[in-house]
Amino acid sequence: MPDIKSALTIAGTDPSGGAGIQADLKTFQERDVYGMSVVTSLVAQNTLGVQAVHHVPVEFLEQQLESIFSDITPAAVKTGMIASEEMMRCIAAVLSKTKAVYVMDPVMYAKSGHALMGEDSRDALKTHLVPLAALITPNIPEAEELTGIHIVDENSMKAAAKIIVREYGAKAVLMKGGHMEGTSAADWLYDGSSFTAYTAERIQTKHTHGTGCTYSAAITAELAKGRSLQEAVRIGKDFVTDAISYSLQLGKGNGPTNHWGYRLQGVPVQEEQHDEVY
Ligand SMILES: Nc1ncnc2c1ncn2[C@@H]1O[C@H](COP(=O)(O)OP(=O)(O)OP(=O)(O)O)[C@@H](O)[C@H]1O
Ligand SMILES: Cc1ncc(CO)c(N)n1
Repeated sequence: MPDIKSALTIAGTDPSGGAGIQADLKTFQERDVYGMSVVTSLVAQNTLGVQAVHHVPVEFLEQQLESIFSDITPAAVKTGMIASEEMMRCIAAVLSKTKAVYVMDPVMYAKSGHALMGEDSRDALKTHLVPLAALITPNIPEAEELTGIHIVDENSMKAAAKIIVREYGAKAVLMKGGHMEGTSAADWLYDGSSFTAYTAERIQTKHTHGTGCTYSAAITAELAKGRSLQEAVRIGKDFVTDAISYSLQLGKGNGPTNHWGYRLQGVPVQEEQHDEVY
């Protein structure tokens, strides 16, 4: 029998299958990790945007977490959409007691701009969950909201990264550059001592629904398998780049990433990628 590792996602749903829990579980499976899920909020959404949100009662969130952790110790856990401070406290109470590696995707908005986290919960995220994270993966708007820094270039990305690690207590941060201008999609990993760049050519497509979820889920899966942070991010970056290059024109809006399509037909779009250590 192969040694199969398990990973848990704690997040909101996407019935159209491109983001949230659904994207996480597909990614875990693609990365050969056994996937489990705890739902925080049911989100009626599709490629056009978010139509409605129904939050799970905190008592039921607690029961789902109890079902997992009273029985199973996942090798790694990721969190995505967590709408309220109450939910954050409940999740932090559980994660502070587990040995699982914890990756936080600090989801605040859907691609359409719809808020997925209450504005009054940002401080709670920093207080209760960020210090527990082995890695936090903000996009540019999320890093701006967390730090108050206006991010316009590599220097400001790095300044925000330092605040998140040194002041808020995350072990490492991956600043995602998908929202920056330019011909490359460059992300910066900061582990408290050095920066590593993960770059790929920017793919000209509007079908990028769920890129952030897919990326952090792939990293979580690799950490579950025991890879180092640097290796996990490198594999995650290649995975999400290939998934974007095979993204689907599904629905009327921004279609989803599609790593499965890449695996069925694909050749790597990125023959050569470089990590630079600073
Ligand atoms: N057009 C693109 N071509 C190549 N890589 C991209 C493109 N857009 C985003 N990326 C990469 O995809 C990954 C996810 O980054 P992004 O900043 O888009 O996350 P996100 O905003 O959290 O995603 P979402 O909220 O839609 O799930 C990063 O590695 C980023 O560099
Ligand atoms: C549930 C959920 N989590 C995250 C995102 C961000 O892509 C989304 N659209 N929906």
